[in-house]
Amino acid sequence: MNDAALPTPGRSREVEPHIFDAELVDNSSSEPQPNWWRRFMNWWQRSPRVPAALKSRLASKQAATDTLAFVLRSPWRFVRAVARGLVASARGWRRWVRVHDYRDAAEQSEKLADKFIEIRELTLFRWKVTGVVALAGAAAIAVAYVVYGGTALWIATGLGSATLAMFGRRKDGAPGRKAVLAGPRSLTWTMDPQVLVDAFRDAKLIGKDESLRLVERAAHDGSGWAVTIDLPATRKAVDVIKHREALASALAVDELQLIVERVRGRGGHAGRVFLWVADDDPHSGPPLRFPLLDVEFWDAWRPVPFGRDARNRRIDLQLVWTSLVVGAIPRQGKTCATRLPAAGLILDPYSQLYVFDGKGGKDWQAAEAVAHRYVCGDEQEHVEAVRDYLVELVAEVQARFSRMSALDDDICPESKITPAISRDRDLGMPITAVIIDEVQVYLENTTREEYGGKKTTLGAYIADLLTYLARKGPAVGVVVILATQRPDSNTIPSRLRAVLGSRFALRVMDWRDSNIVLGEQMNTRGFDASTLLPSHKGVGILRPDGDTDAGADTVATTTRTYYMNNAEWRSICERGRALRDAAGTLSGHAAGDDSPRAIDRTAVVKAMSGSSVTNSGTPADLPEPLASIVDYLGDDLDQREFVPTAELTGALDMDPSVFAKQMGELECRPTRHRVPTEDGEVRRVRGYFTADIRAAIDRAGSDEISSTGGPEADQQ
Ligand SMILES: Nc1ncnc2c1ncn2[C@@H]1O[C@H](COP(=O)(O)OP(=O)(O)OP(=O)(O)O)[C@@H](O)[C@H]1O
Repeated sequence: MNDAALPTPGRSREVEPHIFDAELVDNSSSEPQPNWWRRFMNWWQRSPRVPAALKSRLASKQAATDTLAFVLRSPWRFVRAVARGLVASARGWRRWVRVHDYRDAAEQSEKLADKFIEIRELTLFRWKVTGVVALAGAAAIAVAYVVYGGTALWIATGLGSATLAMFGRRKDGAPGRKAVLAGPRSLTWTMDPQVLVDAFRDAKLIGKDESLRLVERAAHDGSGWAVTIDLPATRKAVDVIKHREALASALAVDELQLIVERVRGRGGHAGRVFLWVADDDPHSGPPLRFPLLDVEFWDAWRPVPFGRDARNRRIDLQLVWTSLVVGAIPRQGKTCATRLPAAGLILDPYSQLYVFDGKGGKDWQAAEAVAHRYVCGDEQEHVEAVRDYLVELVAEVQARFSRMSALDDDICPESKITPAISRDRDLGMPITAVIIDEVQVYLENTTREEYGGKKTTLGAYIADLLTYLARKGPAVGVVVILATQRPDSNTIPSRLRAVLGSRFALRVMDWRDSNIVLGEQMNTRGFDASTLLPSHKGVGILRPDGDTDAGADTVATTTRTYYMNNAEWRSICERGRALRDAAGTLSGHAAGDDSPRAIDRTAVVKAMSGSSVTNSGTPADLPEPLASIVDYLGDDLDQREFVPTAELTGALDMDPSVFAKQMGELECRPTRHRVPTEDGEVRRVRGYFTADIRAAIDRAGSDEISSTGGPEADQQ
């Protein structure tokens, strides 16, 4: 067992050094300090009168580096300022001598012809003045040269160039002084922070009069350049993350090369941004070897290595307590990505696998050797087998809940599965994963059947079963992993999507599909899987369940998944089988036993009625967002009178305008109604009467209104 050799999961550990390096304060000391000294240090650190450079050794070092850089750069900056001053004064003189201001004013009042003679006279006069001044200046210099010699010339040149440099100095927020066709901008910002400031201005992330504060100078870090900056007050790091593309354009790099993170925790704040720019395409190069190929055994409770981000940091994926959906257009690496978490579960002999492959190829064939339930194919019999096994699992989830409620507090402290429970074979609650590749094959089956007294399609029923498992299953150790090449709302209804915790979007067709996998409005937050390159196989945007270490604003990470070829995948499955043989946990299909388990079907119907639309007295194929509303409200649909719009859009993670439009199409209009607030007052808010929602459901049931489900349903 050499899993210990793997680097421990810890994305934050690789980020934090930047944060702490940036935090210039180090007042920790093991020696007890006298009180007056601590008070003095406290004052010193906090006083605005003490320059920041004197507050810590690191800050002083940085100030010294800055000063040295300034001194070394100043001759070149002076020459450039003189050149700019020369150009600016020549332009200014030209405008003056040609009486531009007067000419423009006359032109604007359409009196140019009347003023022509006046303008001409003034032009001649100004030429004369120029001539006189030039002659007088030349004469003065000549006299000074005769009287004082060459020194006078040097003094005159010095004064002249200083004046020109003053005139041509780069003023903050004066972009007009830049050359129209500048050279390539990439990486110049690492040398000259002003270029970085300009890029932020060009990307409209700061105003013309605003600037940035360098917390940590640009330094080469890994295979790219890193810099930490503070935005001006009131500007937010999250906006920089949102407009990463504009910033990448301003810095002249591909957006895949630019990583923007908000610095969190100690030393971080809402306006502190960490930027990292890769030297080259960070997602090219040979495929990344899957670390689990070198381990004998894996604990399903440990996050599984999933891939690496642009900075080559390992990205792990937590499996227990959550579920995963992988969406992509064909041939982008969906199956390969789905096999990674599957491998983590296969290498844990105490976990149980339900593997269903809608494609029917040999991608998942090797998993037959370890799977408790295995279905491969898209025929009607396969869809029915998947349904039966899912029903079996729903019954199993219920049985686990009731068995768990009978357990001692010592064994089961929180009515949730624990590692010890999952490995105790007497309790019979192993971590159970349902892995379905090309899940759309099963969800799109249109055979109409009756379930729990209601007519519905087989696909909708499977969606309900999966929704139940993804929602209730995690607490008792059920993990749902779905992969689809059609991530539209017809295929994966929102009620199912809403309960799938982790999302991974490889390249998709457009931002709508990307949002369907990653969540509403993720494109506006800077995450759009349609912008990934076709050549980047296995590269996708991972939005893990819960917050990442980088904080809630860094909701997703572009990740290149590890790669496993077929032979390696087979070797993992063979190892999984050997481990199960040794542990005596081989069961079901892998042990040659495909006989269905006896289940209590009425209990399944009852369980589903609490959570799905199928059996709750409402039609299973309700259009969105009605189905999701029914799913969200449950019994409240009958018990409450009124639901505020904000509550519904929040719960459904929907854009309010799209929600209003879709509800309008279902003939459900919002009204203003008085509702009591938490502080005891009564406020008038917009929302829907549940009676109207119920009426829309009835109309949908009698097919009066057409389904709005479809890709448009998820558009913004
Ligand atoms: N992480 C990766 N690194 C490098 N190459 C990869 C990676 N993942 C997938 N690929 C390449 O992409 C190809 C397609 O992968 P895969 O079969 O997983 O795609 P898919 O999306 O499941 O396709 P389909 O939709 O046809 O099932 C693979 O043959 C492999 O060469």
